[in-house]
Amino acid sequence: MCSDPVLSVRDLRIKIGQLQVVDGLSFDVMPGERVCLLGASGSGKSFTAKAVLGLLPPNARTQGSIRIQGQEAIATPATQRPKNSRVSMVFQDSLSALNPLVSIGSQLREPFLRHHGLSRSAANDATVALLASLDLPDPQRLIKRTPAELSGGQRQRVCIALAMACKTSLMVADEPTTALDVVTQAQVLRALHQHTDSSASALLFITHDLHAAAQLCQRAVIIERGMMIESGELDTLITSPQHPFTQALVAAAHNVQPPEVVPTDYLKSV
Ligand SMILES: Nc1ncnc2c1ncn2[C@@H]1O[C@H](COP(=O)(O)OP(=O)(O)OP(=O)(O)O)[C@@H](O)[C@H]1O
Repeated sequence: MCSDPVLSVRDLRIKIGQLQVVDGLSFDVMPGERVCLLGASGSGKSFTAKAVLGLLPPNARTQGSIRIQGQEAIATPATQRPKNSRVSMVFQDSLSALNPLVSIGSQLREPFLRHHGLSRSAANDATVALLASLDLPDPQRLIKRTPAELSGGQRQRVCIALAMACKTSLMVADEPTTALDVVTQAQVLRALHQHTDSSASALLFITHDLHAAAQLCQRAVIIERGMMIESGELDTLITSPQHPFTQALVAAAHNVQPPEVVPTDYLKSV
């Protein structure tokens, strides 16, 4: 059975002043699919993510179409979007994504109370269960802490939990593993994988890291200077890259030893 895309981007163009940062980008993300937007630094990945999220700066001028669950969203900022076209997000900097003064529990209970109408005690149970599902140790104690009292990897998984609690059909994760060490990266990629496997949510993963993309995503859209240069199944792109940029990316990745697979039991213990 063929379903409609959760996200459909058509001929997206974004201009900041005189600079064309995205230049005619088109791609789809299907329900439950994990797609990465892969490109070098400055290729326009973050502006594309911001446009999908409805978080572009006021000086950005856009053209084209961004349909989320079939609804046109390109001109609608995040706060004004209807419930079914909201997108959850995970950013690189987990410290600034969370309120530093409010406990993890209070921040995570919020979507359950506000959006899903749960009682306080049911919201608390849902919060603890969510943190446990992401292999965070001792969630009952964790919810009493503030963000600064957590490690970077724990904090990023809390951000993923927060995005999961919003129960949207699409999550955008913009370089969520870039600032993390290899073990912590593996935990975060596993959490994102788990999220899409256990819910109907699709994922748009923004990265310049082919190893991370290959561990998580089924399909890739490769961009250069705001334009799509190649797209397809990641396995195929890695085994027979067509565009010189993709070939260089794959060659560079072969020269870097991929991180060794970290045993699951060890990941659960940290
Ligand atoms: N506030 C800004 N005003 C004008 N141009 C900007 C601004 N921020 C970024 N740019 C430019 O826009 C282009 C695209 O930036 P963008 O952040 O989308 O790239 P990116 O692919 O996400 O890069 P990175 O991986 O380094 O985050 C770059 O050429 C960048 O220099």
